[in-house]
Amino acid sequence: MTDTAAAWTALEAAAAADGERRIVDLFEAEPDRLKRLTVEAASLSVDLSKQPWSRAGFEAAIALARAGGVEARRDRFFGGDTVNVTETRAALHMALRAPDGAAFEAQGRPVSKSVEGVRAAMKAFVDQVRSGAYKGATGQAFTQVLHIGIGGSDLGPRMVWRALKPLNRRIEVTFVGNVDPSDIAAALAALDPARTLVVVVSKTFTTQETMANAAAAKAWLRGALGEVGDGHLVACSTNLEACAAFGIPAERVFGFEDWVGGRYSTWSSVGLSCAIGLGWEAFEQLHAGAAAMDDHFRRAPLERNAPVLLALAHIYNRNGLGRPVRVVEPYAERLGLLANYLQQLEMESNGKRVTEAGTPVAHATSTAVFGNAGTNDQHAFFQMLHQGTDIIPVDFVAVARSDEGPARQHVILLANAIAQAEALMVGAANAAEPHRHFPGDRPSSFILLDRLTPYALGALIALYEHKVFVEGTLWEIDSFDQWGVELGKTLANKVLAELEGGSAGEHDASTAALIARLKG
Ligand SMILES: O=P(O)(O)OC[C@H]1O[C@H](O)[C@H](O)[C@@H](O)[C@@H]1O
Repeated sequence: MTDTAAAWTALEAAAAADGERRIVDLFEAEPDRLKRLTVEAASLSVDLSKQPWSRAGFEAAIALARAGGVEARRDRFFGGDTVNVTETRAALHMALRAPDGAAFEAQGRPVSKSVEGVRAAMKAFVDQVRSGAYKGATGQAFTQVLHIGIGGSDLGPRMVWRALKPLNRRIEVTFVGNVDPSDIAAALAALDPARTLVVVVSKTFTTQETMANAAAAKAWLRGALGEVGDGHLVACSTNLEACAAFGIPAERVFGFEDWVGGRYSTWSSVGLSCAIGLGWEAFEQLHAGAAAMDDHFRRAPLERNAPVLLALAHIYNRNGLGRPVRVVEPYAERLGLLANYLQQLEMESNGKRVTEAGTPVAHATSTAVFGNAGTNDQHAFFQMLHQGTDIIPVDFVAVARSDEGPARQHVILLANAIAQAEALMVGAANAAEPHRHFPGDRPSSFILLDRLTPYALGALIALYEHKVFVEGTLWEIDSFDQWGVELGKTLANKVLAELEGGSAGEHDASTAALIARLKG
């Protein structure tokens, strides 16, 4: 048996033993537990003491991280090696948020200078748009950005915008992702073309939905402003040729490179709309928080390393205790899209069935992730978390201080977050009335931000990005590809041709009947 296989077996054995204990009892047995399992990283506090691991389980998890080569692969990752093997690419989003003067290399090629070049061009553009120096076709300043993109070109910026928009909003940002025409129709109906900058965001600039929405926005601009309306179009992409073919000249294209994965791209020009809406300073602070988390991930010993520990707690539940679902519940309305964002980050990155080498994985991979914002969900699905037949671990995310609205409401919010985590773990026995019995022993992590600043949000996103990397390393999968989305795209094009009058193709009876029924 290899060292890694032995470490997996040891982790499974430790988890099986811990499954027989109650988490709450571990606090008495392990006086150092809270201290040992709480780490501070890049202004965040991460408390993993309500997770099911005993000291022995924790040590088995750390031993797995060591045997699984997390440190060595982390160094290769930061060194710009080909960690995305199926696409023969590096994955180097950390280079995008490093301070000026860094020296990152992707597959041996220096990249930091060109990153700084794009950043400088973005900053100049952002400042001009915000100051009103950069004007629209009718001579009016832009007051609105329409951000068109989907998947990684949508979820990160949309989440960041919702989280930070109360801070420094001068320019409103509207997001359109879905190809459903009702999405763009509703957006356009509320916008004034003379004052709207349209930012088309697509790594490949070939994504069907984004191209359809971009064409609709271009037609809308032309309809209102004539051909000069094209001057309101800006692109963020790796595909300069396709941008030019669409009619966006190079001086209005903000580029990035193929070593930036879509779901890791908010730090690149994909974040342009947020930078325009929030101001450059906020965008820089978002970067600074992520860079601080990068630094922590790179240097902290495994036992005190927040992304490593978050990943190991997840693996302990997923692989040690067979729990395939997890809830991420921010007690912060502004973080209400965090779970949506993490659905792509975690499930597209780690929802894989074969290893990097192409063999079936030896261990179950990504959990399903869901959640919205607390306290709302306490009045919806939390019943199942407390008394359902499955154990569903929770990541609580809370913000210690807020300056918005009635102060007491924020205290109520925090009280609920703390109480839910406590209730899940401690439970409440009631032998006389089984329906009132709370079994407890349901694990959670508790991530605390001091304030919901750009810096803290940057750190939080990078925490999860690196957690995903650690898990992918231990599961031996490529966390940076997404081949699973390809088949559906190919079939959609085939069906589209048929719906638009093409001859009927080969389909199963159900698919054929649907096509026949919906054919115009
Ligand atoms: O940015 P784009 O090239 O338009 O891609 C948008 C999205 O679509 C793809 O199908 C992938 O599943 C995502 O990873 C990607 O973020």
